[in-house]
This record gives sequence, C-alpha cells and structure tokens, in this order.
Amino acid sequence: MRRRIIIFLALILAILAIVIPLALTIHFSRERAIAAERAHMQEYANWTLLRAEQVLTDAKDVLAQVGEGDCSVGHIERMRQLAIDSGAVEEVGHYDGDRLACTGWGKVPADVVIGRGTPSATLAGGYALHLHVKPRISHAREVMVLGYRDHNVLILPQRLVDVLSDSHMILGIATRQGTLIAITGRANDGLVGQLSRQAMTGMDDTDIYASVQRGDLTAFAIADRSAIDAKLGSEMRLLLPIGLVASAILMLLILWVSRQRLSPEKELKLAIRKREFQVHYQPLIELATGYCVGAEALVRWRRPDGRWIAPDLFIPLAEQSGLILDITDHVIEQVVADLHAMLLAEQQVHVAINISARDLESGRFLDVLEREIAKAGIAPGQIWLEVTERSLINPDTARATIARARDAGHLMAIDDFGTGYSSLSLLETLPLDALKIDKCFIDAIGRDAAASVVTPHIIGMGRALKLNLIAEGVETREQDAYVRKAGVQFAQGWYYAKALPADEFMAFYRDYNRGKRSRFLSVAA
Ligand SMILES: Nc1nc2c(ncn2[C@@H]2O[C@H](COP(=O)(O)O[C@H]3[C@@H](O)[C@H](n4cnc5c(=O)[nH]c(N)nc54)O[C@@H]3COP(=O)(O)O)[C@@H](O)[C@H]2O)c(=O)[nH]1
Repeated sequence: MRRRIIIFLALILAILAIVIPLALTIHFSRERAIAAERAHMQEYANWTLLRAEQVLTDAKDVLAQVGEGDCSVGHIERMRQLAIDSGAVEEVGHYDGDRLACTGWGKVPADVVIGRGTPSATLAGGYALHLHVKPRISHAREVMVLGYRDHNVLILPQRLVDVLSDSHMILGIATRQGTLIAITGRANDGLVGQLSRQAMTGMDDTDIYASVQRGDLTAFAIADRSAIDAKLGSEMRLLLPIGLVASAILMLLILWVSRQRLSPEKELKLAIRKREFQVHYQPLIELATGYCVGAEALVRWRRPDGRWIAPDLFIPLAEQSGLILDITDHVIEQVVADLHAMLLAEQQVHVAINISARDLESGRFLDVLEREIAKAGIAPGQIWLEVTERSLINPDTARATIARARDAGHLMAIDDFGTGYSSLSLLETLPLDALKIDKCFIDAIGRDAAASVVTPHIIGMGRALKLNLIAEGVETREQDAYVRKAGVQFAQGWYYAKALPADEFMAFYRDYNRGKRSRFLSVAA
C-alpha cells in the first residue's frame, strides 16, 4: 500500500517535474518577448523623436539664416537657395505685416492674399506651428508651416517620421499637447490620441506600443501583437534548454528520493518507527514431563496492508544495516508487555529471545532487558537468550556479553547448533546453558540422508558439553520418539504447535498442560 502510494506520488511529481518547468519556460519566454518588443517600440519612438527634432532644428536654422528681407531679388534668391540647401524645408516665405509677400519662388501676386492664420501650436522659442496647410504658391502636397517673426518655412510632415524600421510598425509624431503632426500608417484613433498625449508603453488585444516625450514633441511606435509571437520563438530557443535541464534535475531528484523511500532499508526503518512488528510464541515442550514449559519469541512484520512478512526476509537486512538493535529492543518490550502477567503467575515458564551478532557486539539489549523485566517484576531466569553459532564470529566480545547476561541471571542457548562450524573447544570456553539442535538434523531422522548419520554425533556433542538439549523443528511422531529416546530434554516444532500470537499461546499453554499440572509440579520440584 505504502509502496503504491510512493509510486503514485512519484509519478505525479514526475509529471509535475515535466509540466512546471515547461510551463515556466513558456511563461518567461512570453514575458521576455513582450518586454523585448516593448523596448523595441520604445527604441523606435526614440528614433522618430530624434528624426523630428533634427528636421525642426534644420528648419529653425533656415529661419535663423534668412535674416531681414524686403522681397528684393537678393532676398528671394537667398530664400530659394536656403530651401534647396536644406534637406528639411520645401520652401521659405516672407511676410509683410500679416500678408505673405514673397517666397523662394518670387513675389506673391497682388491678387493672392495669404494671411498668417491661427497656429495649431506654439513651440518653445516663439515658433508658430501650422498643421495641414495646402500651399497655394507651389501647389505642393499638404505641409506643415513653421513661422518665426517675418519668415516661415514649409515642411513635408512625412520628413519627421521617415525612419527606416526593421519590421512592420507605425511611427508617429505629435505636439506635446497631443496634436498629431505625422503618422506613417493607419492606426486606432483612440490609441493614437492616447500615445500622443503621454509617454507610455503597453499592449492591448491587437497592438503593442510605446511613446516618448521630449521638448515640444511626443513620438510613438505601434506594432501588431503578432510581433511578440515572432520573438517568442527565439526566446523559447534560449530558455527551453534551461527548462529541460531543470526538468531532468527534478526527475533525477524524484527518482533518487523515491528509490530511497522504496529501499527495503528505508521501509524497515519506517516500520520500526511505526512499530509494525509483532511477536509470536512457539511453545517449548519438556519431553520428560510432556509439559509446555516456555516459548521462543519469534518476530513478524505486519505491513499496513495486513500482509505478514517472515523474519527470514527482513532479519538478514536488519542485521546487515544495524537496525536489528532496534528490532531486538522492540521484541524485548513486546515480550514483557504480552507475557508479564503469565510469567509472574507461572514462575516455571520461560521465554527465549533471539539475539543477533550485532546485539552481542553492542550489549545494549541487556540494558533494555534489565530495565523492562525490573519494571514488570519478572525473574531474570525466566528470560532465556538464544544466539546462533554464526553470531560468534567475534568470540571475545560474544563471551563478555554472554557472561554479563548470565551474571544477570539469564540462561544462554546456542541456536541452530551443528550448522555454524563452531569448534568444540570454542563452545567449551563459553558460559552456556543449552544447545538447540538445528532443524536439518531433526529432519534427517528416519531418512536415508547424510545428515541422519551426523544427528547422533550432534546430540553426543551437546551431551559432552554437559548442556541442556533442545530439538527444534520436530514435525513428526517418529522425530519426537527419537529425541525422547536420545535423552534430549526439550523440543519445539509443528508436531506440538506452530508459533502463535500471545493470547493463543497462553490459551495453548493452559489447554496443553491441563490435567498434567500435579505431575508437572512434582517434576519441577
Ligand atoms: N535476531 C532475531 N531473529 C529472529 C527473531 N525472530 C525470528 N528470528 C529468526 O528468523 C528466522 C526465521 O524465523 P521464523 O520464520 O519465525 O521461523 C521459526 C519457526 O517458525 C520455524 N519452525 C519451528 N518449528 C518448525 C517446524 O516444525 N517446521 C518448520 N518448517 N519450521 C519450524 O523455525 C524458526 C525458528 O528458528 P530458530 O530461531 O532457529 O529456533 C529464524 O532463524 C529465527 O531465529 C528475532 O526476534 N530476532
């Protein structure tokens, strides 16, 4: 269940690890494209402003150079020459009072009356600006007129906005007060009015735009929003690799974390934290009396989905990772919690707890054991400890811990005896109380197997060491009869009972011993 949740979460996170960086890449690419296009519009509004300022400066220069005039031949010649030399003005004219008297083309005929008119705007320095003027002398295209004192110049408005652009856009120039002077194409009137009045940048459903103001003028640039899409491609090409790398890093991170979470060691750690372990008890039978005199505590892992996991599958990992220390502590606490009432009431009953090589090395379990049994008032002799032959790899440390345990009053048994290649001389030096003959030798009884020849020797070895013998894995009547006859003191195995939950074990103990009680007490005494 937990595994499935982790895999499900990892899948969701993996999808998010792809979707979020990609969505952010698209979002930031779009933001950058918009910002770039706004800056682009601003740049062109600036170019337009510069161009318009240049044209007006040229026109003002012409007005400054023309000097005083009286429509003499020399004056007219000067006006014509200035118009030819200037790239900005089309014509220069001279007023006599309120009437245009002559231009670079010559004197204005007496029957043609051209007044000064009302200026559309007045520019700094006292220049009068007239817009949308149709010249009556040259009959040229619509112009704007810049007047100063007795002279004026005609300027083609397009000159103010003739800026080469790198993409399709509309450029415009207006007076500071918002009167449009020139524009390069058709655009939304409302937007043009807005841009002519103030410096701004922005975007609406169809356009992206910017306007700038300086001195007497406002310049603006407008482009279709599709310009953003064109930039989006290049921004995406820039940001997409970053987005893909971020996705890949996130995916690797998720993979790493989920592998960690799914690792058996991590699961075991979590199971210890959540106390998912339970202890079952396999009854131990005293063969001479036929009584159940105790049990071996065997740990089981109950997963949150209800599945039981056998110790064979997790004890080796727990030993390898050191987590066995915590499991042993848990088993001790559980045994005391489960059986303390029974152990107090039935002082002849004992429980055997399995101790690993790591436990022997650290000796920590003894502190936990002492604390727990002292709290419950259980006699130390009612707790036996089983160590396998294989866990005696470091005999000196093992000997010290075994001695400590025996000094505390516990009985020590060697488990799986016969499979661990312990030498008789080593076993002789250890302070032991019992030997458990491994199941493989019990299995061999009555069979034509190589081990069957060894079984009597294993029993003989136990006897030679003057230790109590326990036969484990007894499954048949024949095996029971054999070990009884061979003088083995105790036996456990499916022939008597499997490992049972605490309450079932206590019920088994009551039922199994019923009717045998008086005889048992006399034997125990
Ligand atoms: N360090 C710890 N080791 C522990 C602990 N609890 C268990 N173990 C060790 O795990 C191994 C497997 O144990 P389990 O699956 O519980 O099997 C035990 C018995 O159920 C099984 N058994 C007993 N009688 C019979 C039988 O007649 N037939 C049959 N096929 N199996 C039988 O044998 C196991 C008991 O083994 P042993 O400990 O050698 O007496 C096992 O090595 C456990 O020791 C723990 O808390 N700590």
